[in-house]
Amino acid sequence: MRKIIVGTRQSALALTQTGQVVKHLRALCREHGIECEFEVKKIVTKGDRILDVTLSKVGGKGLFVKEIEQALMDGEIDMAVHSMKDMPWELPEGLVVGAVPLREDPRDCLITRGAAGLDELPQGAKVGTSSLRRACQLQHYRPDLRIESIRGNIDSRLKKLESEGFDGILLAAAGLRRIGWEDRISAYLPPEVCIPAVGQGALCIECRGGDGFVLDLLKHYNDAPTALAVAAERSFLGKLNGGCQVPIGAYATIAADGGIAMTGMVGSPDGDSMLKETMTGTDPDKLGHELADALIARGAAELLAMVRS
Ligand SMILES: NCc1[nH]cc(CCC(=O)O)c1CC(=O)O
Repeated sequence: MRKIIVGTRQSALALTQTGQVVKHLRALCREHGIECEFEVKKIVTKGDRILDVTLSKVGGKGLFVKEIEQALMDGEIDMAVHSMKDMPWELPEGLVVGAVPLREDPRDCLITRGAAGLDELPQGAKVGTSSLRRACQLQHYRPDLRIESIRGNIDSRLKKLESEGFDGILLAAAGLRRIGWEDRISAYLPPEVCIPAVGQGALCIECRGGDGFVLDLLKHYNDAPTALAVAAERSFLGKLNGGCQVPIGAYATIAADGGIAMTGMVGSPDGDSMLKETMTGTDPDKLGHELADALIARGAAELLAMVRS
């Protein structure tokens, strides 16, 4: 019987979502009469080792991904479960995205100590985030707020909300919902206020392009609308040559007829500059490039160059 070794980071979120993926895959195997067994293998990534440093200062794409991809290429694991938003827009030779499962809630959310939502935070409140994208959009909406860096996994950030005197912190709703902590969410930020990160809320199941057995199994797990939306968002990111270190966001939705609507944003970390545009299309690569070109025509490349330098 084929044994599939599934590689994952060892954070609480990574282990939980990998457990959920394996549970779904086991059910799909039963349903389709596929015989195999699964084993989970934890892998420490560079991003995990430097979680206490501001990632935007460290630079480099794929900090949470590279060691896991190496294990795939070396045959130590057969499948990897990543958060889509941690994926660089190019995969190494020989590796492919085997499935993009149904997306969790893509929105960012606010966790406060008492305030009902963003509008209820007191004047000058201290809000924690290390994401330049979240900082940009939050400052744009509420210039009075004091944004301060906060690092660590979800669990340690929630502890810091209390211990470091934040009035609120921003996190991806998907992570909290996956680990069953949605009751900590004070308010969801609508895309009109905060465009999510490219791929936020989606998972990426990566495998070797030559592993037909795993590819056949993963086909049953792919969610076509999610894969289409994520493809459009990642095309936008690729054209802007972005990563998680620059204030870029994109959010695509798929209509019943398969049409794609996508809003993209590029801004400055202080929120003073923000370019945002919505476009529709049917081809994800083309739409991503067109949306990026529209923002580049309005000065997006110069904005990003300022952040990178
Ligand atoms: N940047 C880290 C990261 N990568 C993926 C998630 C969880 C959300 C997701 O799967 O999109 C998080 C935490 C967060 O941003 O709050």
